[in-house]
Parts: sequence; structure tokens; C-alpha cells
Amino acid sequence: MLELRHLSKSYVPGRPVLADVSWTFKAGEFVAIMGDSGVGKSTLLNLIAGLDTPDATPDAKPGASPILVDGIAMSGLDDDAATRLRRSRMGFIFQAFHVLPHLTLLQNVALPLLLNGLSTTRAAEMLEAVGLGGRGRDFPHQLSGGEMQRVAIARALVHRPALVLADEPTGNLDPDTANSILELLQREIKATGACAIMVTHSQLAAKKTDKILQLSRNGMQEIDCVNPFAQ
Ligand SMILES: Nc1ncnc2c1ncn2[C@@H]1O[C@H](COP(=O)(O)OP(=O)(O)OP(=O)(O)O)[C@@H](O)[C@H]1O
Repeated sequence: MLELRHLSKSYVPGRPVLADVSWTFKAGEFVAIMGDSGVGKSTLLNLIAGLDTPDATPDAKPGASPILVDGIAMSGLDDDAATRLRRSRMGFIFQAFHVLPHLTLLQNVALPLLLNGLSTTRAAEMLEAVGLGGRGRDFPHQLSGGEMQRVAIARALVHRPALVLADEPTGNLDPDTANSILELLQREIKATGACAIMVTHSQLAAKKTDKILQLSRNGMQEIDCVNPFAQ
């Protein structure tokens, strides 16, 4: 579903944040990415989302791309094509893609459907699925942090994206709310069959996933369980 091939990223020449990261993510997998602060987790998500560009791979064959989404080479896309791919095949639960304050909850959730030229019927169903069925006409400022994340999840999944990217989706929530948000995310991901990649520092969040990957200066590797002594 998503392939990373020798992916590298440097903001300062000669000082890579990510160096030669390769991994294959499969459809239907819910994966956590953990790792020390500053190791490049958000950078990795931004690269996958096409919001930032990877370094050119030395010795790469012409047309080779370090990121393939459903077999499509991200580096071969112009801005418009990358936007279309992002809009149709990806869902985001990022701080930067926050719920829009001037739209109602229903309008917020319907947005990805409208942008993809799809019927908006599923927006109300998704709000219902995240436990906000009767709140479609409310505005975001009337919600708690946990409710806002529910809306963000509904919006991220409403158009049945193949790939869901989440950056600390429970970062600011209390443990009980975080737990219910994670269960919701887990359930909805399984229901849509998406591949979901969640960056998190939270052991609780990581334990809800199928697989935990540890990103470090040495690259990415799967770990069996979260280090109980880690922060
Ligand atoms: N736009 C940018 N320009 C320059 N340096 C950047 C930029 N974005 C990130 N960095 C640097 O890249 C490194 C990795 O940052 P990133 O945010 O990806 O780390 P992270 O693993 O997500 O950290 P955290 O867990 O603290 O959120 C950091 O040293 C950061 O300062």
C-alpha cells in the first residue's frame, strides 16, 4: 500500500534527519511509529503526505521514487496531481489540518466528500459512528478537545482513504478520553480497511496498534513491545 525506498531527508546539507529509511506498509495495518523527540517522526509523515520533499536518492534509476502510494511514485507528481492523490487516497489527523471553525461539524466532515465530488450522505453516518450523531449543526467552538478529535477522525475517514496519517491524535487528551478515541480510530480503520500510520509518544496509544515501529538514527525497526522505562 505504501512503500518507502531508501528515503532520506536533510534540512541542512550533510545533516540528514532521515537517512535511508525503507519499509513496506500493507493495507489494513494499523502501525505506530515511536522514537525519541527530534528523530524525524513528523518529518516522515509530512514526506509521506507529500507536504515536504525527500532528498534525491544518489544512484537512483531515472523515475525511481523513495515513496510509492498504491504503486504511484510521489516524486513523479506535479503539485496538482499530488493534491488530488492526497485528497482522494489519504486522510489526516494532524494538528495542521484542524477542524475548520466557521463550518458546522457536518460541513467539516462532508468536506473531503465534496472535494472528491462524492455524495455527502456518508458525512452524517460518520458523525453518528463517532458518537456525535445529534451534533451536526454545532460549530467546533462548542466542542471539548476529545469531541474535536472525534470530528477530526470522522473527517479523516469519511471518504474511505486507503492511507490514514495521524500525528499524536491523543496528545492533549486525558487517559480515558484518549482510550476511547483510540478504540474509535482502531474500529473505524478496521471497518474501512485502510492502512493507518500513527506517530505517538504514548505507550497506551501504541498498544492499540498491530505493529510498533521504532524510528532512530539507525533507521526503522519493528519492536515487540514498548519499553516500559521509556518516557
Ligand atoms: N522545516 C524544518 N526546517 C528545518 N529543520 C526542521 C524542519 N522541520 C523539522 N526540522 C528538524 O528536523 C528534526 C526532526 O523533527 P521532527 O519534528 O520530524 O521530529 P519528531 O521525531 O517528530 O519530534 P517530536 O517527537 O519532538 O515531535 C528536528 O531536529 C527538527 O528541528
